[in-house]
Amino acid sequence: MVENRNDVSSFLSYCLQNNFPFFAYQLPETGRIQIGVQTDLDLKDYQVLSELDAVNGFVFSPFDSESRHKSWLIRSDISLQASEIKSNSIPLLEAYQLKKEEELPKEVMLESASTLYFNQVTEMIKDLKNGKLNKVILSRVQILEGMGLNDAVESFLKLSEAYHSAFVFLVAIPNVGTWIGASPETLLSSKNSEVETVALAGTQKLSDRLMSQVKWEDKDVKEQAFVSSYIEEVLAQHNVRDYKRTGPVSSQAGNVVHLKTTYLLSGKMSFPQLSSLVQDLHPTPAVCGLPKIKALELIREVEQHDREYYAGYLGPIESNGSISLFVNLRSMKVLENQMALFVGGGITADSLPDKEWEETCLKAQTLLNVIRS
Ligand SMILES: C=C(O[C@@H]1C=C(C(=O)O)C=C[C@H]1O)C(=O)O
Repeated sequence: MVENRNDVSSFLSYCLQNNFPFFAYQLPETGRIQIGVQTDLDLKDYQVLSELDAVNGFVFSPFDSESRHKSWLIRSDISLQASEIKSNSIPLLEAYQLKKEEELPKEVMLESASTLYFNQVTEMIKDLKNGKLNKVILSRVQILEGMGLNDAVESFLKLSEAYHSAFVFLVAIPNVGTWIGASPETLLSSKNSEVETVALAGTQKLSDRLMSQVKWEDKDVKEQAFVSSYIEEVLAQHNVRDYKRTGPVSSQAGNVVHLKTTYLLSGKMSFPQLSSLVQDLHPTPAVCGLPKIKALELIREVEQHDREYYAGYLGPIESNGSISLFVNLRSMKVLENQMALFVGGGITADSLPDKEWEETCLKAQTLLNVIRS
């Protein structure tokens, strides 16, 4: 990064230590970190995105809208680019003294044991073979001990330096959580008159091959096609018929490759239209499954951890109606003395438990390789 890396790091650490709700993110292919800080603790929660028309801020929404976790908006009362931060930027924040909430007991999370994961995959494959559903995503939690809140900013900066094609983020909401990640998956983004969404699924290690040498097995092709057909169905329900579809093509995300179809929708869409698309797209079969309700029920029944905001969506929204929302993937929740990394993968009737496990390890490596470097 830039010459002012230390100043950016101090500024973000100050926000974190002083209980500010804030966000920092780098949109794909921009190489630019944008920061927004809310200067009070009066956070707004929402049920549907359309409630947030004409505001500037950042939304943070859970995987399961029926869970106890709410969807939040962080206002950007102070908005700046990382490149603008100087050694004297902290006084901007010193004017606001946010009340420290009374100390809650320190949260601790448990790692998903590998034996548990193997039992769960096997159970899910049985249901898939019985034809109860076509695809479901099983996730697990990996705990990094010896890392915690003091490492959050440095980990975020390293991810922003390593991954230019991802959506790299650090989000902190007091009493809700602090998350960092590098997501390869757009949920819905709209700028000027271009609206984009993607169908992303299928995973393999890139190793030392060129992207053009990557070949896909039937199982991955099918798995990704479930996501594409779901997106096309949702677009049709919204009467969106005028779009350009590209792919599926191989798309790199760190040390792994996915299959990706991109949908470019022509014509400007209003914020309420975009909101209702988001409402219906999320969660896609890339992180939930197909049919959606059956998959959601199976995930609720089988997974023993709470996904919270993993596989939810997040990103900036602007008062001019622009949104850039991504799926909360390749991410972790940062606790005082732990980081909890969430990883999952699509399971179909053809899945082999060992390969699925390996896939989650590969996905975890995309973060671990960078933050442990
Ligand atoms: C569920 C995750 O990733 C999703 C699942 C994929 C798969 O099943 O192959 C690939 C990309 C993502 O859409 C994750 O990273 O945790």
